[in-house]
This record gives sequence, C-alpha cells and structure tokens, in this order.
Amino acid sequence: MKYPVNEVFETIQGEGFYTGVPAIFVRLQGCPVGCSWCDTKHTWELLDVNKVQPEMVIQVDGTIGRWSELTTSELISFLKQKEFTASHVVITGGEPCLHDLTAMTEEFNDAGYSTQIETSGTFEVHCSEKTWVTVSPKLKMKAGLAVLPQALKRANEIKHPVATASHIDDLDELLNGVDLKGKTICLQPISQKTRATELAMRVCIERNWRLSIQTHKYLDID
Ligand SMILES: C[S@@+](CC[C@H](N)C(=O)[O-])C[C@H]1O[C@@H](n2cnc3c(N)ncnc32)[C@H](O)[C@@H]1O
Ligand SMILES: Nc1nc2[nH]cc(C(=O)O)c2c(=O)[nH]1
Ligand code: SF4
Ligand SMILES: [Mg+2]
Repeated sequence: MKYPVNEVFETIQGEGFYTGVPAIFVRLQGCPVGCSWCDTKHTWELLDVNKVQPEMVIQVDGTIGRWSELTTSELISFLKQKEFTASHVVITGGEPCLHDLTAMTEEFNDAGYSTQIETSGTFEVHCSEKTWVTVSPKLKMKAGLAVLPQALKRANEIKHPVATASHIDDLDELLNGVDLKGKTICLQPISQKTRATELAMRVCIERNWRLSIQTHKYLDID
C-alpha cells in the first residue's frame, strides 16, 4: 500500500507522553478537518501539482504541501539509507487516520521500530496493537463526532489543545462516560500563548493531568 508522504525527519518527540524521546516523524499529506490554529496547514491539500519524487520528502518540508507516494518498505529503506538511529516512529500529518495504518505500523514493528500515531480522532483508528495512539480530539467536523468515541476508546493518550476555558468544558463533555483507566490525559496550550499555558498548567494541577508543551518550538527544532 502507498501513502502520501509530506516529510520524513529525525528529531526529538516534542509533545505529549513521549516528550524527549528520539523519533522519526512520518508526516502524511492531507487533512479535511480545518482547525483555525493548525500549525501544519501546508498538509491540508493533496494536490496533483505538488506531487514530487520520493527522495524529496525524506527531509523536512515545513512550508509547502508537496508529497510523494511511498510504501512502508520504501520508507524503511530510506531511514536506513539516511542512517537514522531513532527507533520510535511517529506517524502524523495532516490526518494520518484517513488511511488504514495497520499494514504500515505492523511493518515498522516487524522491522524493530516502536510506533505512535498522532490523530484528531475524526477518522477511525486502524493500526497495530503495539502502536501508541495519541488522540488530540477535534470537534469541528460533524462526521468526525460520530467517530470520536471509537478513537477515544483506542487512545493511549488524550492530548487536548487548549486556549480558553471553553476548551476545558469541551473536554469534560467529551470524556463524560469514557473509561479513562490506563489513559494519559495531557493539555497542550495552543501556539505557546501565555494565557493558554497558564490555564493548562492550572487545570493540570487541579486534575492531576499532564502538561504537554510543544518543546520543539521552544527549542526551535523540527
Ligand atoms: C498537526 S497535528 C497532526 C495530527 C492530527 N491531525 C491531529 O490533529 O492530531 C499534531 C498535533 O499538533 C497539535 N497542534 C496543531 N497546531 C497546534 C498549535 N498551534 N498549538 C498547539 N498544538 C497544535 C494538534 O492538536 C495535534 O496534537
Ligand atoms: N519535534 C516534534 N514533535 C512533534 N510531536 C508532534 C508533532 C506533530 O506535528 O505531529 C511534532 C513535530 O512536528 N515535531
Ligand atoms: S486535525 Fe490536525 S492537521 Fe488537521 S487541521 Fe486540525 S491540527 Fe491540523
Ligand atoms: Mg508539529
């Protein structure tokens, strides 16, 4: 199976439960959700004019919505060719769960990599059992709301973006009735805003949740 890949790069996981862990990011192109504050808007559209050769996406893109079709075995050979040493692969986007990621994650696992998916929970999550699933719930899409319970059930981690108190209310409503046993809940301030960070810190302390700051942005790394 081929996946539309926007960029592949090695860095430090900057967010959530695995913050600080060396990781290879596979960013898939395409997302229909449309969050106004999204920091990867260049991944939204899958345009034919932006299709490039595979070699061009094995590095950081960062601005343009270019993409190439790659199979997982092609990806794995690129990682080896580049001599990447991280053994944790994070599949993000765009919205990676537009695709069935079972074959991809199993192939990475079989090759010795641990896997993690970053998803908005608006499309069903299909991946290997071993995969760590981070759901950052998005309530924007009507169709997505029907899917969110499945995604939250599969989630190992719920990483909620927050800017205002209303986002905490949204999360409370969303988590009502969800079995949270074994799941980590993180609040992630939107766009390093001081008020958002203060709010997230306060609520994390009150609730015994975790703070997820986008550490790569403070470090100015990818
Ligand atoms: C770019 S998204 C890609 C994966 C998937 N579409 C999702 O939303 O989870 C990766 C993570 O970045 C978060 N994110 C995006 N823009 C952000 C921003 N401006 N500030 C804080 N977090 C942001 C998302 O909520 C998500 O947790
Ligand atoms: N360093 C780093 N950590 C990240 N964690 C989640 C990211 C994402 O864009 O999904 C991301 C990213 O883009 N860079
Ligand atoms: S779902 Fe993720 S990639 Fe899509 S717009 Fe929202 S934050 Fe961006
Ligand atoms: Mg990012």
